[in-house]
Amino acid sequence: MLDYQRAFLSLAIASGALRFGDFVLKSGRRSPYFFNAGCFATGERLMGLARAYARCIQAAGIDFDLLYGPAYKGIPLAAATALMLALEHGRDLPYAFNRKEAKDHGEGGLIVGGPLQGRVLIIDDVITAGTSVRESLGIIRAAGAVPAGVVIALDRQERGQGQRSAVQEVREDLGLPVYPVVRLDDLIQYLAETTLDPEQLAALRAYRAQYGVCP
Ligand SMILES: O=P(O)(O)OC[C@H]1O[C@H](OP(=O)(O)OP(=O)(O)O)[C@H](O)[C@@H]1O
Ligand SMILES: O=C(O)c1cc(=O)[nH]c(=O)[nH]1
Repeated sequence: MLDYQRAFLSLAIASGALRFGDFVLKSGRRSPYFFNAGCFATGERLMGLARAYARCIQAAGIDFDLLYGPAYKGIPLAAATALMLALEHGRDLPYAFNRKEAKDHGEGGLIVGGPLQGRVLIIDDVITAGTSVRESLGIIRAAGAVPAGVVIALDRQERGQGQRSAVQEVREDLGLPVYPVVRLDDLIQYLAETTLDPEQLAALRAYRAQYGVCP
């Protein structure tokens, strides 16, 4: 695991974005952990989160022309990541986001920010069923731009309806690379190195064994 991934996990736990206990997911599964990106809700936390996204982008060597954040949670992510790429990596790139409802007055339209053109990197918090990614692809392609990939904070590495995860489906069926800042495997490794709670770790391993996919 890389330093920025450890820093992200430490921040996610400290800010309550990663919690451990008993949670019911959208799928109905009971999970021993839950990730809520809405908890990065202060300037410092957002800065830490944006730093993790920017480092993930740099580490993966992704070539792109514009960051795109799907409404709503993707909006601050795209803005903060653009800021961090300029601040810490000398990459001054445009960003854009969509409105959920088109504006019919003033400048009007659906897209705010830089023009949707060239290779577009989608920035979001999580992929659950892949609906948001599919919607973003439609918007990007309709504008004549080319999707370059998706960056997310956490890949839970668990099966969807079939044997594959939603992340694997996006990669294989949509042909789109997905770059997670961390995966469940990283979280398990991090907890194995830092946690004083063996039960918590055992619960995550058992969950991975029951619902997980191969990497
Ligand atoms: O892979 P999916 O099944 O689409 O789920 C993931 C999406 O769901 C959430 O957004 P949501 O559409 O709920 O909107 P929000 O950002 O306004 O919360 C999340 O921020 C992702 O964009
Ligand atoms: O599967 C979900 O519903 C889900 C899991 C998770 O960790 N975070 C989240 O926002 N949704």
